[in-house]
Amino acid sequence: MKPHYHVITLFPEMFTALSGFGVSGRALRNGLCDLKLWDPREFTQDAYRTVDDRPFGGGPGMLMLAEPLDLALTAAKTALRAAGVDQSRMVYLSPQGRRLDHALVLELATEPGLILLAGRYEGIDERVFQRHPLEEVSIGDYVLSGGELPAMVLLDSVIRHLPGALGDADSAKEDSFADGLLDCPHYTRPEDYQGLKVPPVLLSGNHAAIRRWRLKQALGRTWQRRPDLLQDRRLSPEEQDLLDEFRRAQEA
Ligand SMILES: Nc1nonc1C(=O)NCc1ccc(Cl)cc1
Repeated sequence: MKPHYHVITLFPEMFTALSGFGVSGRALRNGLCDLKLWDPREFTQDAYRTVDDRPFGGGPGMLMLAEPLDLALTAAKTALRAAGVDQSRMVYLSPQGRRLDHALVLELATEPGLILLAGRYEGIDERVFQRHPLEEVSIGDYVLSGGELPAMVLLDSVIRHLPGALGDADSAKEDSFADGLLDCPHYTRPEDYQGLKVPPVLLSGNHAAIRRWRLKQALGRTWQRRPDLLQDRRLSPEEQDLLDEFRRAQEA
């Protein structure tokens, strides 16, 4: 059952960045999932197709009107029900949301349908949240000009976990956050680039030694750059030994 992704956005053309390229483009082209964009402007009833207005109580900028968003969200829900998807998670992208992380990506990748609301301007009328069970999700603590790029970030990371999306399934498993560690260094040809060599173990053909080297590097990097990730991750005896080796080499 392929998942159906619906996005409410004033700038549907932006989503060619997701649908037109790479893993996500191929997944959509191959029908692993589908993507439908809903423009709130299509749900306006005035001659000027108004989607925004000034905030009550004053203040700078404009807000998105409730009605076009409410109608677009309802249309997306109706389309999903027609496709046999009764319960879809509804997500509003905003800096006020739950931080998107590997765990949430994995959760969302199991959903048969997602409805994403990408806002623009200074925000949306609060009553949209009273009419739809929207979960707020943030891709990080910074302010962007709209929810479209965050929506594409979320969908790109989710699509990579759909069966068949990645040619060599292992690369998803190898994804650093899959095993709770940062990624190891990577090398390809030439063996000598501007006098800079490739670690000999990677040329040795000794796959056990290569696996250990990569694991040691991933553990060492995680310890150096993201020690917080090691708080949540138990280390096997082998991993603890490799990290100790890495740290001893750092202190030498
Ligand atoms: N950081 C983030 N993580 O998710 N979203 C963001 C973000 O900055 N959105 C900008 C934004 C969101 C809603 C509206 Cl109405 C306008 C602009």
